[in-house]
Amino acid sequence: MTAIGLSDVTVHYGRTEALSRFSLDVAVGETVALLGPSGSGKSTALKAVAGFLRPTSGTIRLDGRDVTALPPHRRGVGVVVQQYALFPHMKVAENVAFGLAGIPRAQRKERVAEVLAMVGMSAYAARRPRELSGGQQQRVAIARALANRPRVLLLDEPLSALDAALRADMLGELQRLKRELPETAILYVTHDQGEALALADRIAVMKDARLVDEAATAELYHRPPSAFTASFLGAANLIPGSIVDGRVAVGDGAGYVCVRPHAVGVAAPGSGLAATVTGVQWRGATYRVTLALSDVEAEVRADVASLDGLPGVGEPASVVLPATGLTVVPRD
Ligand SMILES: Nc1ncnc2c1ncn2[C@@H]1O[C@H](COP(=O)(O)OP(=O)(O)OP(=O)(O)O)[C@@H](O)[C@H]1O
Repeated sequence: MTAIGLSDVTVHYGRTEALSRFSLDVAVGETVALLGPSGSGKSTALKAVAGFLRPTSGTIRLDGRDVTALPPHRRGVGVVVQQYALFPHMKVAENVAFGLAGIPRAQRKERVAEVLAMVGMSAYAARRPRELSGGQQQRVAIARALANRPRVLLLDEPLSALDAALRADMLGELQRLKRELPETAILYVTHDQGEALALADRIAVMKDARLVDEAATAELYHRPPSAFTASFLGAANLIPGSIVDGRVAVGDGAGYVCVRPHAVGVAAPGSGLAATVTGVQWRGATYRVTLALSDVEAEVRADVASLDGLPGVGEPASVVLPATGLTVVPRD
């Protein structure tokens, strides 16, 4: 069953087309990440679902009901944006209770306690936002969005204001929350591929106001349909060529052979594609070796566990591609 449906939605800001005939469905209980570079229209799509803006054309449905003309407060969705936007003069509990005006007092208290527990903030109910860390404020914002028990949760870059360590913690929290809310559909806007891979069941990649590609998360990562998605969804080597009889024919055809750095091997000359080592970077758990292919203009990155026995920078080497798991994407 479809919880969120956008069909053919176009949004203009003045003469700027920020969203162009965008269609996407999110099923009940499903998490879909909208992933794309800055300005690609992700937030615009989310705002259209939230009701913060009115599309020029197209239809938005929630649980099958056309809500295109409804104001935000009548859509029954929970929204969390980048800057937590808590009311500074209200205590945490009051902030969370804010959207529960129509509910009897006793029940309201219970609901606030329930969602604060859910985000691990029960002990902070009497504090004011300024007495909380950024991560704690964001937890409160999430609790507030959950207070009405929405069937749809819209998260717009909820972790981007946090530092890296806190972001990793909160990502774990969101994964747990998702397990606790198996019926809730989540639309998650991010430009961070790591967040999308960790949280989303499905990813919709956007570019220039349009949907570029959309598929189950692992499918999109392992078999990206386009060079843009391959590169945006993590480091990808794009080697001009094709696959003929299961072997890579470099320089052949109109596509790129796409392979992730962790799947590429490096060896002494003579056992793979001829190349020269152009750089080595230690990354802690692995080394990233960059190589220039000899037969075609392309740089290849390989992540290897050890440099033992491998050619050094400036020396000839071989790039060893895996026998399986290679995909070919069209050149953009
Ligand atoms: N209020 C506005 N008025 C005019 N143009 C806007 C407005 N908001 C966004 N835009 C433009 O619409 C386009 C899409 O913006 P949007 O915020 O949806 O992108 P985004 O993918 O969410 O980007 P980011 O990751 O930077 O938040 C951009 O070209 C942007 O400059």
